[in-house]
Formats: sequence, C-alpha cells, structure tokens
Amino acid sequence: MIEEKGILFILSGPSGVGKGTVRKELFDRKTDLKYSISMTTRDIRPGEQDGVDYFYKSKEEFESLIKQNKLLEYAQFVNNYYGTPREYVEKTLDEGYDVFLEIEVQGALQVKENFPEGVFIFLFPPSLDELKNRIVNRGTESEELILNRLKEARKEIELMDAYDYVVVNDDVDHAVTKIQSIIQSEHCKRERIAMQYKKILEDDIL
Ligand SMILES: Nc1nc2c(ncn2[C@@H]2O[C@H](COP(=O)(O)OP(=O)(O)O)[C@@H](O)[C@H]2O)c(=O)[nH]1
Ligand SMILES: Nc1ncnc2c1ncn2[C@@H]1O[C@H](COP(=O)(O)OP(=O)(O)O)[C@@H](O)[C@H]1O
Repeated sequence: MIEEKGILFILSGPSGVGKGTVRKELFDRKTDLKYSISMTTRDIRPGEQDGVDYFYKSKEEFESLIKQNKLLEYAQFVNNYYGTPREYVEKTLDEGYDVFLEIEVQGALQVKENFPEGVFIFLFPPSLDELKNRIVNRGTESEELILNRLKEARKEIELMDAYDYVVVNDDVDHAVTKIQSIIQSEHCKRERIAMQYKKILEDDIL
C-alpha cells in the first residue's frame, strides 16, 4: 500500500505582503488543512489567545526548545523569536492531514532543507510601492523600521526561485482562490503517483 501522508504547504513572503490576512481568509473558507500554530516570544496582542494565535513563550523557554531540537525551523524577527513546533507537524502529516505553515522567509528556507517535498508558495506584492503602503497603513512600524522592512523585502524577493509557486496578492479573495487551486493541483499530482503505483501492482499480478 502507498503511504497516505499529508502534504506540507508553506506560505511565505516579505513582511507586510499580506500573509496573515490571506491565511486567515483561507481558513475562514471551508478547508481540511491543519494550521500549525507557531511559538513566539513576542507579546500577546489584544484579541489574541494563547494556543490559538501563537503559543507565547519566554526567551528562556524558547531557547530551551531550540536546544532540545523541538523546532522544525525558527527565526528572529524584529527582536523576537518565531518557530514551528516539529512534533505537531510531523505527527499531523503522518496521520494523513495536510499541514499549513505561514512563516517568514528565513524560516521557510530552513523548512526547505528538512522537507524538500513541501509545497512552497511565495506571496508577492503587486509592487514595492504597494508593499510600502500596506506596511505604513498597518501602522505597526516606525519610519525607520519600514525602510528596513523594504530593504529586507528586496533581498527576500531575490530568494523567490526556491519556491514552487508565486501568488500575487493584488486582491485577498483572488490570492486565496489561487492558493486553493495550488492545493487541489498538488493533490491531483499525488493522485497520479498513486495510480501509477497501482498500475505497477496490477502488471505484477498479470
Ligand atoms: N520563521 C517563522 N516565522 C513565523 C512563524 N510564525 C509567524 N511567523 C512570521 O513572523 C512574522 C511576524 O508575525 P506577527 O508578529 O504575528 O506580526 P504580523 O504578521 O507582522 O502582524 C510574520 O512574517 C509571520 O509570518 C514561525 O513559526 N516561524
Ligand atoms: N490584497 C490586499 N489588498 C490590500 N491590502 C491588503 C491586502 N492583503 C493584506 N492587506 C493589508 O496589508 C497589511 C499587511 O498585511 P499582513 O497580513 O499583516 O501582512 P504580513 O502577515 O505578510 O506581514 C494589513 O493592513 C492588511 O490589511
């Protein structure tokens, strides 16, 4: 029998491009995907819940998780750690569910080293000007940080070749629909592999 493992999907892209917004809309639509809740050392924001938005950890707790190799990947972002719990991802994939990560670019590249078979989706801004507008309008960053983010974004965009798909986030609905199509098409690819395997078995019997 062919092993029915789930597929790991990774949504990444520069800060402010809309990863969080697109991910929320994707999960608001009906989906069988399992979202991997990240660990972070950043402060909890009003309206957020521990174990729903993130698992909130102290710096010491997070560093201990790193030492124990409990994270599939981690990165420092604006003076805080963010990381993906290894056990949840591996267990959920083994149970046959698809797992969805929404993480920044450095982390995505680490996942690629461990899970080259993952499906890597790069969320792309309609333009750098629009990226700047989104970061400014979000209102969470100072002028200096915004400039840093934009410099980072240029570097991150150069890493786009490591990804399987690019989705332009011009409109949230369109972007989410494209991501749903990617998910479907990856399942069709897998279906083909399963069929080929079955055919080989039949040939053997004959
Ligand atoms: N590497 C990595 N990045 C993460 C993880 N979880 C969230 N992020 C990214 O961390 C960045 C900051 O997230 P957050 O503090 O929620 O702020 P916001 O998304 O910018 O409002 C975003 O780019 C997230 O995609 C994770 O587990 N690993
Ligand atoms: N397609 C879009 N069109 C216009 N604004 C968007 C779109 N997607 C996201 N935004 C806005 O851009 C800002 C950054 O989005 P966010 O999801 O926080 O980005 P990220 O998680 O990539 O840092 C937010 O204010 C969000 O409402």
